[in-house]
Amino acid sequence: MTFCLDIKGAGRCLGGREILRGIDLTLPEGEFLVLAGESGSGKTTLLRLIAGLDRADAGRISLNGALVDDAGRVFLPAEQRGLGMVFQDFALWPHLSCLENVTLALPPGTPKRNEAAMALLTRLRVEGVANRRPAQLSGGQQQRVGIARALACRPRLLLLDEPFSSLDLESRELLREELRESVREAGISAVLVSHDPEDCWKLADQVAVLEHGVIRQQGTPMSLWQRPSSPYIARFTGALGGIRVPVVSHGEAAAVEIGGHFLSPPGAAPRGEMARLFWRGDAIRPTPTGQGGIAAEAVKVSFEAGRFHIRWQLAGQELHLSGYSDRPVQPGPHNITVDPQGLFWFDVKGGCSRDWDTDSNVSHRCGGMGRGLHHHSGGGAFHRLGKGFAGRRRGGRGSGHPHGGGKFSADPHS
Ligand SMILES: Nc1ncnc2c1ncn2[C@@H]1O[C@H](COP(=O)(O)OP(=O)(O)OP(=O)(O)O)[C@@H](O)[C@H]1O
Repeated sequence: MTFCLDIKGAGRCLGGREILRGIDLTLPEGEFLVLAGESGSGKTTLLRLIAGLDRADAGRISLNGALVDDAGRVFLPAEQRGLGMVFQDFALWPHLSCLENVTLALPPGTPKRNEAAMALLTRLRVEGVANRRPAQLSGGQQQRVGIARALACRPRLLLLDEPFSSLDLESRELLREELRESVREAGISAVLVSHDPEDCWKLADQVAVLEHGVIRQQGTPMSLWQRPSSPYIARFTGALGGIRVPVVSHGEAAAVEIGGHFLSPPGAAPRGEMARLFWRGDAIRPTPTGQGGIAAEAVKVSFEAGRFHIRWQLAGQELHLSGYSDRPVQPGPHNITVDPQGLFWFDVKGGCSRDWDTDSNVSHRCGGMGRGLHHHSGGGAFHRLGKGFAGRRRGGRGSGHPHGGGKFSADPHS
């Protein structure tokens, strides 16, 4: 398979801190990759390495089979990489019209340059402002012209850094569609940096999620939704919860106890006495007949975009859960079902979500030699991540699990 982008072991230190480490990322030709991750996770830094606006300290980067950066000997600068870029700091030429901005980007020798540029502006629905200067356009129009200009140089790979961030919801939706269609028609690949889950659902063939400078998970949007590998990714893909629950033994399996039912979420069990539990909103529902299931009281019911969001207080258990219902639910006692397939659990300390991982802001010092790292905290995120992965590979349910009687802790988000 030909990869338009192939990154192996890339790392980057900035200001004495290791911002990216061990980045492995491949993108097949013609695919759209959304690079997601919370603020400060290193998305822009990685995009700048791909673009050739910055150099890697470790690893190798190849574009369309050609090595462009090997953290030493080889470095092809941005202008020689043949990429299309829509970066916030790559503004349009202010003294030129939109048409001239796009015409200038066309490869030398392009016949009928004005017509070719006009066709791109029409594709992005900004042909009506072709003769205006950028300052006379709205933010959304400028972004459209920026994308037209990036496509004009006929790149095989288009790089975009949060191109929709300044747009309102409707313009964002429209431009997403235009971008997706333009990229597909041109038959090129794209890498788009975002922390908006909508970009993942609506644009991505592949999603790579950065957490604290490492790629935590890469896959199709559906695979991330089905099996998020961290609390951040669970939340990013729309899971509810994030509460701490005790892990208990149930026969051979490790489980969580919900209303007297022992439920084992898919995947390896967390290693500690407590787990961080998330769930899909559809996994927790009132029982269809009102009979059976788990006794719970609906303590808050709110209407949310065509369905009802319900906060449940379990009878006799200090536990709040929340879920959805298609039909209205009266506050008060009910019975609910919980589908274990819609639950996800994680190590309490192994995840990297800023919301609840109190020691996730441990910084990494750059080592003086290549990729050698000196972590000034033995309990730092690097060690926890490493242990987390190893634990998941090794750990089966009930494998030496210290099952304990910790307490549930309420989560303001659930
Ligand atoms: N030139 C620099 N010198 C020192 N630190 C830097 C430099 N550039 C970025 N950083 C740091 O690197 C980390 C990652 O920054 P980056 O801009 O790549 O994150 P990001 O995921 O794109 O964030 P956001 O979503 O907020 O744009 C941040 O902690 C940032 O402060």
